[in-house]
Amino acid sequence: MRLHRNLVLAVIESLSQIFNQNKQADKIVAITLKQDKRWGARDRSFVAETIYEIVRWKRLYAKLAEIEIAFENDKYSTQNLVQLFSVWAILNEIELPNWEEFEGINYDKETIKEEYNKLSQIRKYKESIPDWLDNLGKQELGDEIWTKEIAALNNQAPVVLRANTLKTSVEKLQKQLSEQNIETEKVTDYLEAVQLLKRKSIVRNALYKDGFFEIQDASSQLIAHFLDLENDEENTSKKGLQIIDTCAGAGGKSLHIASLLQNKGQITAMDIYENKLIELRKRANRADVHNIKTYCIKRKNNKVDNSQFKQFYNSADRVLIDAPCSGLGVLSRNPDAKWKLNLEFLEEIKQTQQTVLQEYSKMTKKGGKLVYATCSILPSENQNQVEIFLNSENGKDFKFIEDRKILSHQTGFDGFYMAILQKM
Ligand SMILES: C[S@@+](CC[C@H](N)C(=O)[O-])C[C@H]1O[C@@H](n2cnc3c(N)ncnc32)[C@H](O)[C@@H]1O
Repeated sequence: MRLHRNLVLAVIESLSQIFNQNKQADKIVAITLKQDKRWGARDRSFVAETIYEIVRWKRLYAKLAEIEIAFENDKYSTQNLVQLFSVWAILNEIELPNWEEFEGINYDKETIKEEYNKLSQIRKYKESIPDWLDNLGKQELGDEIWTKEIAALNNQAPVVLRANTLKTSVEKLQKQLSEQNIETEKVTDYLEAVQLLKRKSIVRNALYKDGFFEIQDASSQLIAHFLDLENDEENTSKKGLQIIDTCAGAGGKSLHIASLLQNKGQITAMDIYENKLIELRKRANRADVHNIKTYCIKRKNNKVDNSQFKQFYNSADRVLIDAPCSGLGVLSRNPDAKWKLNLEFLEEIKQTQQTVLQEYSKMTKKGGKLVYATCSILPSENQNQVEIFLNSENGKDFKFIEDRKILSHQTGFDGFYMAILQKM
């Protein structure tokens, strides 16, 4: 592979913003890709994938580049970033260029490869994770499962689409994509999922812009089905099912629920951020979804005022709490989270998880069902939260029905958790 200077410099500049200015990798990648209109698909994919690879393997590459001090201080000079890039290139059998930026870089390829093999015996280096995360994963999941899971979470995530059954079917979507030479396969046991055979950015595709599909990991597509929308007497009532998606964000799950309900019933999509709900409404428009109304949760000094929720108490046949979480189950698509997360944040988010469970469960009506979900693999964010809730005053009216712990090394998709409870 021949390296192009403007692409490599774009990668290095992006890494500086992600590492030194604490910017989110996906946002920086999106901005960088807009930088030069002349870049073709291959250039764009080189830039995006190289950035993500170096983010993913930051600790390992820093060790191999002998710049651990930069890793410890979390500060990278341009020279350090060129060094990380050089290690990436050597491990990918790519010749280092003789541009001025690479002057003085004289790593011995064989030494780097030997060192790489040695470090592959030590999990925190092999999987390129901070010490605290390695300890936590081991403590929560046990050594054996953690070893397999973190390895799976370091794989590149497959691109999975969800066919919008309000506008198309899985088979029709596959045909429509195939006409554009985009080959796909169905995903067994995931009813609306279509997986691309070859990774490709698809956000600029007309079928996407016209709402024929959403980009949604297969595990995430399990949640709407888990709400048990079909098997219920309420379906026969005139109003249809009343659903509250309490942490709706930009609406991944709400949109899926709407399509399963074929636009019947009513979904109230809530979030604390209006900008996410604006995005949700745009996506709903594209998808021909008409049964979602949004509700922006009011806050004062960053605190949610619970009195606003009284109007929703005991009103919903289904309440979904797709709770804010560490996101450790989606590390394959967001490797940057390894470096941005910390134990303090994790403690805070666990408190929020219990708070939203305590408060939003009150919206479930008698006989109705509550689903608590996260894209985390940690029991402390998942089943332990449900257990704490069930043992609390607000939880005593609920009966546990079942839960599912989705691990990436078992499915090849994101790590997820979902539990369904019924209000008695
Ligand atoms: C896991 S994300 C939701 C993803 C979304 N359901 C989807 O399918 O695309 C969690 C969401 O909870 C929101 N959130 C955080 N704190 C909240 C709170 N106290 N009440 C409601 N939503 C909250 C966040 O803004 C974020 O959008």
